[in-house]
Amino acid sequence: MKTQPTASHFIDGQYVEDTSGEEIPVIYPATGEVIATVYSATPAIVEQALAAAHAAEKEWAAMTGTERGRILRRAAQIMRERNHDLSVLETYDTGKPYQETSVVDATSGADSLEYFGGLAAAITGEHIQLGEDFVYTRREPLGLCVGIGAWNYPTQIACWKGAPALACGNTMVFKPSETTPLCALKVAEILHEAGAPAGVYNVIQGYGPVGASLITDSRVDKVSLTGSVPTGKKVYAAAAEGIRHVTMELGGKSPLVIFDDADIENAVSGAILGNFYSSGQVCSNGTRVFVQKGIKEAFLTRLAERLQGVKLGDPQDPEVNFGPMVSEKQLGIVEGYIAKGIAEGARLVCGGKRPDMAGFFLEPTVFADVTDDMTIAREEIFGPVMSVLDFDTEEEALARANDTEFGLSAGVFTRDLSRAHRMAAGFEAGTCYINTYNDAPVEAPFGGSKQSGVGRENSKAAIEHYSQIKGVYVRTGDLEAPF
Ligand SMILES: NC(=O)c1ccc[n+]([C@@H]2O[C@H](COP(=O)([O-])OP(=O)(O)OC[C@H]3O[C@@H](n4cnc5c(N)ncnc54)[C@H](O)[C@@H]3O)[C@@H](O)[C@H]2O)c1
Ligand SMILES: C[N+](C)(C)CCCC=O
Repeated sequence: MKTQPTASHFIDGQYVEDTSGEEIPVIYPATGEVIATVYSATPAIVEQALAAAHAAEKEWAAMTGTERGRILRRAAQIMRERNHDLSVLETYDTGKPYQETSVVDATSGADSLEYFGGLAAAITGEHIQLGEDFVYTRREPLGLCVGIGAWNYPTQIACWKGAPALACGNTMVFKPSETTPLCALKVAEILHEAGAPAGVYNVIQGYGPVGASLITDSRVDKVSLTGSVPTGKKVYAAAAEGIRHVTMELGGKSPLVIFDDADIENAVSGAILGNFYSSGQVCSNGTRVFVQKGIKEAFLTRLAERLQGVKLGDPQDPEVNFGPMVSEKQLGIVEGYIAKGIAEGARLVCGGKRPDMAGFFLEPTVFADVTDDMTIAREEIFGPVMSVLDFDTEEEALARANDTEFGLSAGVFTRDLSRAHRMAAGFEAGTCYINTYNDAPVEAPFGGSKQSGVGRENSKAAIEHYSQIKGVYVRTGDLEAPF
């Protein structure tokens, strides 16, 4: 497959190149080879993208929701038809196994385009009768939205931001992560092919400073970031300067609580899905696995057995189910945490090493006897490292689960459904799971509380974050005044 894109940026309905920007090498994580080169947006490219998105605002907002929705649904159909090629590209961009990308990434992007395409015509205001008078509300677009993406789900993030933004009548300039710049260009190309007018959805490349330069432009009305908490703090502060709307999809250190009455096979599946999918590079992962003392050793034994099923290798091979870290840098960060876990006294149950192969691979790693104060139990690692902690009572598990500045996700495995719902109500997290983990259907809201985020993606809730209400008071009779 040709991995070098036609050009670095997609602006105003066409590919645009400017090689005077900083070079961004695109590295295939499974081999360490450079598979493409793109160039960071220069100030002239940033200006071109913002001007195009600004100019497209009126025409796009004036279209009916049905017309906008039709375009989004057409784009969804094209994505599904090209799922294989898009999945291969996603695997080159991220290193995630084709076995995953072929069922998750373009598929999830298409779901988003289809869902918000379907909803577009139903984005309406309301009528409020006040005696003879009445108020009606108009749900209006915000205007020009900036999307900034992380590297773990490049297609999904480009769509999860673009689909609701466009459905509401906004335009977008999207900056993917510099680590995975390829997939968002395909999203822009497909939207344009489906009929989105030029300038409605633009993609420009760049490192952090390019993202920062977008946020402070006076034409920008909203910023939606998917990234780490430290970046979120900077972006939120910069957006606040201009009182811009924000959505913040940030990091986590989520708890997964397994009670001794749980179906152990399902609980092990949940822990695997919540720690090792995408080689652990998932924001919502339940990396603090609290297991009730009575079943701790049985859980660890079964987990170790199930991990025998891990198949590392060429991620393009459909039989391979575990890929490399996205980059050498990320590999180094995760190895640093493993060393800290060992140094602080956690018991290494399995993994912890780089296998003898090219690329940025790391074995799935499980630590037991982890305590709440250890670094590996407090900080987001963003790699395949599971920390198993133990507990005695429900009250203790809930208090310890919530003892974190993060609040993205939380999960519980138990056969006692009253307890499951009590736990879900008590978790300080935006997305909770009962007897499952990491499902993220477009129909359900996704996002974090506490430092993990502001706003929600997916579901009808996303409409609230890409539109604003205008109230219009209408008097039907004469108007009295004091003089
Ligand atoms: N909550 C979610 O939905 C979600 C989903 C995926 C990833 N994440 C989080 O993302 C992180 C991993 O991704 P990452 O390493 O790409 O994150 P990151 O914060 O380093 O970068 C995210 C994006 O922000 C840009 N950026 C960096 N500095 C900026 C600045 N000052 N102004 C504007 N933009 C700037 C980067 O270029 C990149 O595109 C993890 O913390 C993970 O939990 C969250
Ligand atoms: C669909 N997942 C796997 C829950 C990923 C959501 C985005 C977080 O990284």
